[in-house]
Amino acid sequence: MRTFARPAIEMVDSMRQAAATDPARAIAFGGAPGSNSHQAAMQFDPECLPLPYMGFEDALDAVKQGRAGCAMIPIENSQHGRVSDIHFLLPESGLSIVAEHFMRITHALMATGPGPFEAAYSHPQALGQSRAFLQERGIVALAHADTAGAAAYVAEMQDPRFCAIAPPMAAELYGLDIIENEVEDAHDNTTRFVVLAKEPRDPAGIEAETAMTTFIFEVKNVPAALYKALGCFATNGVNMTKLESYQKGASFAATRFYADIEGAPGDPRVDTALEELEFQTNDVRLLGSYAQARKRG
Ligand SMILES: O=C(O)C(=O)C[C@]1(C(=O)O)C=C[C@@H](O)C=C1
Repeated sequence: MRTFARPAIEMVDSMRQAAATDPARAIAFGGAPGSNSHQAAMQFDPECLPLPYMGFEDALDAVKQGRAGCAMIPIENSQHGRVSDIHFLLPESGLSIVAEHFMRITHALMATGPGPFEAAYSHPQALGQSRAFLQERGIVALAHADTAGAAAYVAEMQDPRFCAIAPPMAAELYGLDIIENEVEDAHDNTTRFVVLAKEPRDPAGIEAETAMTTFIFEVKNVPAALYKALGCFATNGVNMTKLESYQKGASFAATRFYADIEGAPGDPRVDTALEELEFQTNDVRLLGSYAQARKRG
């Protein structure tokens, strides 16, 4: 069974007990206590009961099964791009995006001794965000389920050859020494998170100037399929702020896209654009409308 490293378990258990007393207030996240997702949940709602899980999928399941009111999930990073699996997990979860949250990410190198280190454990995103730092020092990157979980694991191993890359708070929680702060390669390193809940937000309740909508669509396997799909937004004057392609299955024929637009259903331009998109594509799935946490552009 997947479980957190020993130094994290007591904390995880007490957070789970607290969340069970008032699941509606709980925000589920993937990671051990002290992970970036944990901190994002606390920034988003300081009154929430943070509820840790080993992975993003388990955090989404907790919302589906009513153990948490919502989940805080990282979706993309300014430096290292998309968070893998998320494009599959979000639509499969059946949950809706109800908010977004941006967080400046800073990583520290932490360990039980001063080094030198053979390898650093962390989430693949954090390792990617610190790639130049690790390469310059000849430290091998080893993937772990999350950043703070990697810190707990290094604390449990007590092997001076290994270190972790994690938020500074994780060093405090798991009794590690911070060897170096701010080891991320870009100092504006920022992750965008989305908040998912069972019920979608009513677009009518979102201020029109800040509304965003996220959806996925699958283009037909015909020439200029994406051109036609994007034309729906161009002709209706709807601004698209994100478009990413990904494959589903092994046919490599009809590509799927994940998109964010400014505006929400109820705005006639958005309604017409989405209606036309239905006609031009095999499948359109709305993932949710929510207020922009940061003005685009
Ligand atoms: O492992 C964590 O601390 C997480 O919350 C995950 C995660 C991610 O997957 O992007 C969150 C933010 C940072 O970009 C690095 C890691």
